[in-house]
Amino acid sequence: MAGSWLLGADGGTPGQRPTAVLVAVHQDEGAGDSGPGSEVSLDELRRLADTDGLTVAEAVVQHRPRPDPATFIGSGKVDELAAAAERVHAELVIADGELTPGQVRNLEERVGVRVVDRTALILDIFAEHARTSEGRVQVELAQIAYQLPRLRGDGRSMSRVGGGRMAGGAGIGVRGPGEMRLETQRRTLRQRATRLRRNATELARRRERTRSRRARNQVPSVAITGYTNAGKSALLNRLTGADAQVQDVLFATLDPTVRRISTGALTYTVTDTVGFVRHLPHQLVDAFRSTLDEVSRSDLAMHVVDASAPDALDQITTVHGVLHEIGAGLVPELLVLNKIDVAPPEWVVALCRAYPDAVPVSALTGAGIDRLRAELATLFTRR
Ligand SMILES: Nc1nc2c(ncn2[C@@H]2O[C@H](COP(=O)(O)OP(=O)(O)OP(=O)(O)O)[C@@H](O)[C@H]2O)c(=O)[nH]1
Ligand SMILES: [Mg+2]
Repeated sequence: MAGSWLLGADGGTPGQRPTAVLVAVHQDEGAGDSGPGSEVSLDELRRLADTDGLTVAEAVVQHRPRPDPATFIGSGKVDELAAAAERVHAELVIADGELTPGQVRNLEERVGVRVVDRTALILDIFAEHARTSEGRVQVELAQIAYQLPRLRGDGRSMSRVGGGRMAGGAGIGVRGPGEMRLETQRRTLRQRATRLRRNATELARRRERTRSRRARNQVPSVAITGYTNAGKSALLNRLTGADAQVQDVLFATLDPTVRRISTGALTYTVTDTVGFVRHLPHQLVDAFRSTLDEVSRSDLAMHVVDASAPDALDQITTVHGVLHEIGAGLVPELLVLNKIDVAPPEWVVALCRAYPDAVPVSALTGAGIDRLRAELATLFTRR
């Protein structure tokens, strides 16, 4: 079920895509800016909402130096948001940014529908896409980390969790006056997190054993990394004939898929990994650390870039930022410019100028793949 964590057990009409209104504060109108509160970021929020099975009916944008501490957007603009939400019968408002618990409460009071932020949306998509036990455990840990400081004691925040995918069903049946209930909710969630963490450690250890077996066999490893939807899984499939899931949605892949490539005397493994995005919630980075370790411990990071994305350069910067954050900043990198079959040629030229060692390819048509294979072979035989 799409968006179940966001809408809760009671929310949404079955079989219908819930309608959402986006709200953003644009802090500067500088051209080409793609930071928080920009047009690029808002477009991406639209795609995230779409990936999560929501229909975006409208977006309310306010230009102001910084978000309002109480209501995110200014008071007059809140009325406009409420009117928009009513007009399109929205079930959800999604803010492009991270909201404080107070901002959520105030906005919900005045707009009259559930209000969530970008982080909650990304967590929801991850929950929907997690396939393996390890992925599920990691997502739930991230959800708990997000929920804990946002509990309200009125059971609302919990009912969303209880009705959604969090297997613990923590808030169900919790009764009592606010404060006490809040304390009970906190304790239940913390206990659940402890159990999950133990579980995650065990699952990571299991994966570690497989990895060290590979390492003992002296097989070099390539980790495919890059922005979400860049074509990482498509490239893995093209290179190895694997059947990793390729989808035009964000965060289709959450769990590492490992494949082996043998060309002549050379054998190496290629691992497909979770994609990155602007403002990747830190709760997710923490929870997915062991998965992301696949990148930091590989011999080569093959960084796939969607050359047809207008903000490709910013996406590269975002990916470098996350790689640095997870301790993979020093892993040798091979930049691969993907989707050259649809990218305007002058964009590919500009990217090649910025990154002269990059290899242009199309995972779809197979263009440039032979050169990529040769490049990988050279890199590994030189070692
Ligand atoms: N035109 C074109 N489309 C491509 C190419 N490579 C991938 N795609 C499309 O881009 C979309 C995303 O591809 P994926 O391989 O799922 O991307 P990913 O990087 O694994 O994405 P996540 O796992 O969601 O982070 C799909 O619709 C693919 O068909 C390419 O070379 N050319
Ligand atoms: Mg993928």
